[in-house]
Amino acid sequence: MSIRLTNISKKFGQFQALSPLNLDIQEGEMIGLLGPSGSGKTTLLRIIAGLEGADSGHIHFGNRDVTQVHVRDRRVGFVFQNYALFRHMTVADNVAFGLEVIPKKQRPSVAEIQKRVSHLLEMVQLGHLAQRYPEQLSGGQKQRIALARALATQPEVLLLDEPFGALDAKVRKELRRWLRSLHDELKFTSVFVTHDQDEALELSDRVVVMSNGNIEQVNTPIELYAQPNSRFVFDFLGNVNRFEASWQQNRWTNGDAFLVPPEQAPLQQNGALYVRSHELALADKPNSQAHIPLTIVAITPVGAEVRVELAPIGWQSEELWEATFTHHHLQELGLQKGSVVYATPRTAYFFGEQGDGSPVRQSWPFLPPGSLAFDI
Ligand SMILES: Nc1ncnc2c1ncn2[C@@H]1O[C@H](COP(=O)(O)OP(=O)(O)OP(=O)(O)O)[C@@H](O)[C@H]1O
Repeated sequence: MSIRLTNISKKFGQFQALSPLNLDIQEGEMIGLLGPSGSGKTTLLRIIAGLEGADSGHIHFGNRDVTQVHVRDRRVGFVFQNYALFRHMTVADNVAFGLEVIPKKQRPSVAEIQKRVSHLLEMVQLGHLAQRYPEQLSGGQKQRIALARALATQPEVLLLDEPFGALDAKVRKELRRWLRSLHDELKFTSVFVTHDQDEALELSDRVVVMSNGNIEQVNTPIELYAQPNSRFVFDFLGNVNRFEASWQQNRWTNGDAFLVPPEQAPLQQNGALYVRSHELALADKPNSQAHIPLTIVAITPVGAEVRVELAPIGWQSEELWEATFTHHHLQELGLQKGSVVYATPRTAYFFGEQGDGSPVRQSWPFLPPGSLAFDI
């Protein structure tokens, strides 16, 4: 089922929780609503569900205008962060609940309900727990039961609000993969809310980035990562170093540090350069393109990579800088806590003071031979 939102807005009292926004979701798509706390994700999800009314605009499910349709007639399944299972009912009864409350005329027979429940429990791989009560389940198991329950009425739209928010990292990851495969198998349309960028990038066909009740950007995870269209999206996706610069003597300057642009013409202005942590080379001396001195303050293994934290020397940055390397590279480089190094970006995104808010990608393809003490 495709979903079309046209000109949807919402105020709570004087507070504009959603500015008028448009969004088209294709049939069978999995959409992640990503944004900081208070950006309007849950409000948008509740409006799609029919749990909240919009102040303006229209919602279509396929060709059907459901703007005025009651939540129970929209045929959507929900999953919330806090499981919301009925404590006094067994797992099987919880899953059957949505079917038991269908008006008698349309309700499947008792035998059919039993068949569907056991099929759903098999699907979520918890058939052996059918007679248990929610308090006898782990968090991950509860959430799978909540999913089975949401799917019992065979909704064409599944809405999930921070479904894995309360679970530990390992279980989260497992459930994400499992939700994605269930989605692909059953081909429903899913919209889920998260403030976790990894979760959004891993699960979604497209990510909707929100801030202050606005949609900032909608794109596939790969495109979103490659082409963030604003400082907000860049900051929110994380792992980025910022060089706030003023244009002086034909280069971007910050205190004692400077960076020479690879192409000068349109960018001779103040602005900010955003450099991802894996796009930084470190050397024991500066070169003609970059003079960005830093002290290594920490070296931390993070899974397959090593994160090097760097403090500026003689220039300003609100946050420490970070560079990432493989373990192998780090060994080759011989970097040590306390050493002074010089950073050179390979790629940076420039947000000019006079620009339209979108970045210009800069690459430094050529570094003079010998300018880097270690090749990366
Ligand atoms: N019923 C309500 N009455 C008044 N204000 C509300 C109501 N519901 C939400 N808001 C406000 O609207 C804004 C958006 O809330 P919403 O829950 O949609 O944000 P969110 O992005 O889902 O945040 P979180 O990640 O913290 O859940 C917030 O500032 C919130 O305080």
